Amino acid sequence: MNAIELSGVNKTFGRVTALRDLNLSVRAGELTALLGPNGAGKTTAINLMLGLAAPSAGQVRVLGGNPRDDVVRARIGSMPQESALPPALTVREAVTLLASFYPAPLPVAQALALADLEGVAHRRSGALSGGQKRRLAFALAAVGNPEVLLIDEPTTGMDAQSRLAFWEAVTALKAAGRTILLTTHYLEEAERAADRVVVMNAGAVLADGSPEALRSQAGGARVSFTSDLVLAELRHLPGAEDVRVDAQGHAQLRTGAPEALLRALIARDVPFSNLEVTRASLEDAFLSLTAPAGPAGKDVTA
Ligand SMILES: Nc1ncnc2c1ncn2[C@@H]1O[C@H](COP(=O)(O)OP(=O)(O)OP(=O)(O)O)[C@@H](O)[C@H]1O
Repeated sequence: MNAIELSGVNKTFGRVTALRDLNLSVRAGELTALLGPNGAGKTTAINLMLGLAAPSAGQVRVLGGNPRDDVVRARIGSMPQESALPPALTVREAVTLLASFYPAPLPVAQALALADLEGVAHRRSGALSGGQKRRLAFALAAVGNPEVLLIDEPTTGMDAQSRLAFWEAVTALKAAGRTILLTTHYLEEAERAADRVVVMNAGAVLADGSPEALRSQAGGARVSFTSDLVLAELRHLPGAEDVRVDAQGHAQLRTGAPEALLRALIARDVPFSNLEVTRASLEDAFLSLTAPAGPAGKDVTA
């Protein structure tokens, strides 16, 4: 069953088209990472799923209903990019207050533990650090025990330990059957945790699949080595993309066919050293998918 379904969705703000013919379905129980460069339309899509705005055209269904309907909205938890937290309430009071709005909330202690907030439960929200505020926003999103959680850039501003705790909590919520869709600019986190990655650009879906599938679709490998070859020569190696070379002759490039490239390099019979070949990451795939120009346009000499 699909927990979220957007079909043929357009959203315009005056002359700006934020979403154009967006089709996206999220299966129940799945952890989906929505990726895309700034302005791709991720927050706009989430706002439609939250029922905060209506599409200009097309249909948005969450849990089989319209998210602008109160009954549906009560089953969705939201962690926006920036939350207006009640500054005078303590963390525990804020979580308790929000829990009181839901028919079957999590116990407050459980929501505090989930967001790793027990140590600051007595502190006023207004006195929290940036990362602690993000953790409180997460507790507020989860305390209603929602079936669907929509989370916009959760780990921005969190330190390494809070990030780990956040991903553990999200993984536990997924194991408990929740559907989770989140946006992030931390691709290595998405790569580790998400079942599925959806890459958006200019208001539409550009790629959609498991992190592994996207890596191999756009992927290949990163190759680096030191030689006397100059940028133009490096760019002529077969399949070379995103070529960079520094003043010491250390070259880095991406290729879909590392074997062919290495054969050509060896055939040139120039000395080279420091050879490294690593598998392309989700970040490489993302950069290759969302690059504004062709691969040649991205070559640089550092
Ligand atoms: N209320 C609004 N009025 C006018 N334009 C808007 C509004 N909301 C969003 N936009 C525009 O729609 C486009 C998509 O914005 P959106 O915030 O959805 O992108 P995003 O992918 O979430 O970006 P980011 O990664 O920077 O958060 C942008 O061009 C943005 O300027």
